Amino acid sequence: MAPIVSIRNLTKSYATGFTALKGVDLDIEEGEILALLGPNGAGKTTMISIVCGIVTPSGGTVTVAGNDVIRDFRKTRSIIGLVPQELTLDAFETVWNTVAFSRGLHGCRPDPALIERILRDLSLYDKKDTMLRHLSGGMRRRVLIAKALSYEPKVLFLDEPTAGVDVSLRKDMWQLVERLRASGVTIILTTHYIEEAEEIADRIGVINHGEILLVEDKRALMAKLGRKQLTVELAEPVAAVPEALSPYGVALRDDGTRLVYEFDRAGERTGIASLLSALSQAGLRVRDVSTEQSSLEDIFVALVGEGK
Ligand SMILES: Nc1ncnc2c1ncn2[C@@H]1O[C@H](COP(=O)(O)OP(=O)(O)OP(=O)(O)O)[C@@H](O)[C@H]1O
Repeated sequence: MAPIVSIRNLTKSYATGFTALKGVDLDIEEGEILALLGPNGAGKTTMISIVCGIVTPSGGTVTVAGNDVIRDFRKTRSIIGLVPQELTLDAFETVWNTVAFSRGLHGCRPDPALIERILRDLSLYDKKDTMLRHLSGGMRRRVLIAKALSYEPKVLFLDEPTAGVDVSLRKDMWQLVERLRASGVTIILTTHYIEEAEEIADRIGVINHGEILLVEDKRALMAKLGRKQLTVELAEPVAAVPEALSPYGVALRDDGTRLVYEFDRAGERTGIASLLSALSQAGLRVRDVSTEQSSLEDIFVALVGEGK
């Protein structure tokens, strides 16, 4: 199936002379959740803004459902929903009107039943007649999402959807994203919360200094780059790693009380069973064994650190 969003050799230099995107290639598949991770200033918002037709690219092409984002702007804009980082709302309008007008602005026929469903899904229905200026920051963020959903986009961009929101709103958002995906919406989100990407994304893209460092299926990425570590706590400390354990490359830590063994998650054989039997053959008594695996955050920090 052709990708729903296709980005080719996309570049952007701002008037200041700063190059925010340096030849980005990215295909986004229909129905997936792609999380874009990158430090501040990496170029995420610039890329999203170009796809949404808000920023003009310096070079390259972007198509959405086969339509060019510049030549077929109206068409692509009607397919895309954008929930921006900044709260751009008219303080004196009510929740209901804000969301219903947004649908009209995108050329869709009024559909009060749909607006009601969206507001209920976002726990905003109670507040439908409230003026936006009387809403909390978290509630206003829900309104931004409701606005973007009001015209039933096929592709939804969420730029830092949960920045500064409380834990319950974050969980609600994740559930909402899950429901939208189930209804066939493609979702691209940027986030600084790596656990958010770990929790909800199908694929992870890492962007730094205007370049995509990688785009990979989340599980494959964790399997490929994630390291697992086994720590063996010894009943009695040892002065050195016994000779019999040298093939395992274990390290001695904490004054000889712990042995640390790193293995590859992707490896079919971890070697743990043979390591433990080698330990007992070497006469070492084990008090406790624990494993830890590197998180997406460790992987991200390692990648972005290398890209500097
Ligand atoms: N209108 C502009 N004029 C000049 N430079 C800009 C403009 N907009 C963005 N930039 C610069 O381009 C770079 C990329 O910014 P962008 O907002 O795309 O990053 P980001 O990855 O979304 O960062 P953040 O995580 O902080 O939102 C930054 O260095 C920013 O200062």
